[in-house]
Parts: sequence; structure tokens; C-alpha cells
Amino acid sequence: MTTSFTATPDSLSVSRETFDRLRLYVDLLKKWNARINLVSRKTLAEVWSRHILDSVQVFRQVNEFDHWADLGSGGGFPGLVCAVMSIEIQPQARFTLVESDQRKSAFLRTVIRETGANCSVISKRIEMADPLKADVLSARALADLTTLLSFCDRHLQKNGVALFPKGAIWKKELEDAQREWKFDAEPIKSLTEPQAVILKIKGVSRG
Ligand SMILES: C[S@@+](CC[C@H](N)C(=O)[O-])C[C@H]1O[C@@H](n2cnc3c(N)ncnc32)[C@H](O)[C@@H]1O
Repeated sequence: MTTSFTATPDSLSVSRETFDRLRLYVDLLKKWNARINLVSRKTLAEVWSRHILDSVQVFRQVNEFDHWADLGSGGGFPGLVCAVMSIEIQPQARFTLVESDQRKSAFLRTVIRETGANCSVISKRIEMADPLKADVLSARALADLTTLLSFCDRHLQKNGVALFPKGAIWKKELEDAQREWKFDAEPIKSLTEPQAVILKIKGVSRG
């Protein structure tokens, strides 16, 4: 994705209302990022393509769900962007963000309050959180696929779907994970990075 991406309701294919909520989120991110490291300074300059659009494309991989959980949310990518998108598109759905860092959790709660997203934050380690029974599970830049599949085992419902954005080494991660786990994986080409994919994963069980 080029740095020249101009964020508008049309370029993101969202309504004016959703765009305004996303802009409020970006404003809060810029303000808080001066004090806590939510995203790198370099990517902050390209926040709309590197973080917002990158998360919006994850949201668009599923149609119907009741409970979406995002693990290691950091500044809220992709989970909180998906929760903001969902306000208009799937208002009945609820979101849970798991983030062990207390200051990042405070930021996430501020964005939730200001945007009105149907979302809560669990400030614990993923391994210590009670099973979330989510029907969608997402995580970006958190761990290798083998580790992420162990999180699916704990937090994803049997018929659920996991969405993991992955960089250029996704094929190697897939091969490694297949030694320990059984699952179906569909790689979906990323709109924001030529080598990257979103791995859409179903049917996880121990191999
Ligand atoms: C590299 S950041 C990625 C943040 C965000 N997902 C993104 O893509 O911008 C990883 C985040 O996961 C959190 N984290 C790492 N291990 C965790 C664990 N075991 N339980 C809960 N949070 C964790 C860290 O505090 C950090 O905020």
C-alpha cells in the first residue's frame, strides 16, 4: 500500500457516521501515542492504511457473528476497528479485547467509551483469561501461527473462524503449525501489503 492513501468514506467504503467514529479513534490514538507506545512513529504517519484499512479488511472476511474476540489488541488492531465498524453493520454483535498491558487497556476503554462500540477489555494474559467461546477470533502481530492455534483451542468455539493477518513468512508458519495442529487455512491476499495475507482458519484440533 502506498503512503498516498487518502482516507475518505468512499476510499474505505464506509458511511459518513462510521468514518467519523474512525476519525475520532485516530485522533485519540495520535494523542495517546505521544505518551504510550501504541504504534510506531513511522506507521502513525500512515495510520489510515497501515492500521485502519488493514483492520477493516479483516472485518470484511466474516458476515454474521455474535461474539468476536481479539487477542493482544495493543492499540486496538484489528479488533477495536472491527468493533467500531460493527456499530452500524452488526449492532447486536459484541467484542472482547484481551490486552495484558494496563495502560494500553486504558486507551482501549477510552476509545470504546468515546465511539460507543459494544466492546469490553480483559486486562489479563490470554493464557489466564477464562475461555471466551468466541465465534470469531483475531490477532495481529501477536505470535507465530502454532501459538495462535493454541489460543484458538482455548478461546474459539468449535465452529468458529480465526482471522490472522500474516506477513511474508506465512507459508513457513503454516508448515510449522501443521506438525502440531489439524485445521483448514485459506490465505486471503492483503490489500495493504503485497506479500501479506489474512489466514482464515477453521476446524482447529490437535494433530
Ligand atoms: C506487537 S503488539 C500488536 C498489537 C496489535 N495487535 C497490532 O497489531 O497493532 C502485541 C500486543 O499483545 C500484547 N500481548 C502480548 N502477549 C500477550 C499475552 N500473552 N496476553 C495478553 N496480551 C499480550 C502486548 O501487550 C502488545 O500490546
